[in-house]
Amino acid sequence: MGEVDPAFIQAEEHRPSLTITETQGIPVIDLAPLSHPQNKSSPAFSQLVSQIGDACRDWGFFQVINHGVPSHLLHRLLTVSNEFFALPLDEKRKVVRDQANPFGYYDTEHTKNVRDWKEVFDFTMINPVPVDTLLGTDGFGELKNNWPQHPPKMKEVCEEYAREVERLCYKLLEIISLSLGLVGNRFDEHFKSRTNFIRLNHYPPCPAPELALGVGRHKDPGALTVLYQDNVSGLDVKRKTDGGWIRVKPIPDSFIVNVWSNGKYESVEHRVVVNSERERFSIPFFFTPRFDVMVKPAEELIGEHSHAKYKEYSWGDFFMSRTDSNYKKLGVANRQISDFEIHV
Ligand SMILES: O=C(O)CCC(=O)C(=O)O
Ligand SMILES: [Fe+2]
Repeated sequence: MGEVDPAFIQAEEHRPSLTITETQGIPVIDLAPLSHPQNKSSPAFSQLVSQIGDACRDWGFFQVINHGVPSHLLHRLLTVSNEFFALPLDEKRKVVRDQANPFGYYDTEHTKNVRDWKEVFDFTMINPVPVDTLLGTDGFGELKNNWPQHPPKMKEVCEEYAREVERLCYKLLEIISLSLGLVGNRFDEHFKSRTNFIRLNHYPPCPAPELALGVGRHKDPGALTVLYQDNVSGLDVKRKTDGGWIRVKPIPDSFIVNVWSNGKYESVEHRVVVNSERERFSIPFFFTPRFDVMVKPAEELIGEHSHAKYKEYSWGDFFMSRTDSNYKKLGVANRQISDFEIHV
């Protein structure tokens, strides 16, 4: 096992193959038609709706280009992320996230009880989060961002980035609603209080990349994840057709989008593979509802041939319990969407 702590070692069946070939497999979608909102009745717009619908159904993942988020902002964000993670550990620990407040720096995250080879910095858009909107989460303190002093521009750049990506999320949400045959603004009100959270991920080089993972296999919890990654590959996505892992080839300045809706558009399992030479940075934006929203399928999607596949749950409760490190101490995996599945 060499220098790697056993806490990081994956069970044999979950270890990555390091020889997997990079593939452009997941669909690449050009969002240029969205930069002209007056053209919503144009053939290009309808084509975009059906392309995104197909990608959600067949893959659950797609990459977007011409998304409107300025590339200079993406580069500034990568720079501050790089500078922050390069600080000495005791500096980073000054803004450490804890059980009462899940925002800040963290380097001991576990996925399904195995430690991830990564360090993260989490922040949210609404600051502080109104605790009275948290159902069933007594005992948590005020939830607010924990900004470091260095790099000095980190807060400003992160906040600007979050606003830009949120705008993109609303556009994607509209298209996804349309592709489900619903009205474009069907879900907007559920997202109004901006509990979205954004994570800076840093995967240092790993001496045993065949044994550990940057993030173990998981599905994202939010409605949408918009992920930015640098040019070092590592994201593996599970192909729906045969369950095989495919490595996503980074496209400069693009985003990867991951969607979830009552199993029709499934949040597909993915993981992150690390390597022994190069560090890797990625930045997922988790587009999430208000904490008091009860998550359940839109009534319009439920009918004789399509029953609800999940029991309803409160987003706030789900979010806080997923970040609760007690799961690790209790030796059970943290909460997953599948816990709410209805088996018929
Ligand atoms: O680093 C990546 O490419 C993906 C990270 C991820 O899946 C996550 O943070 O949920
Ligand atoms: Fe993820």
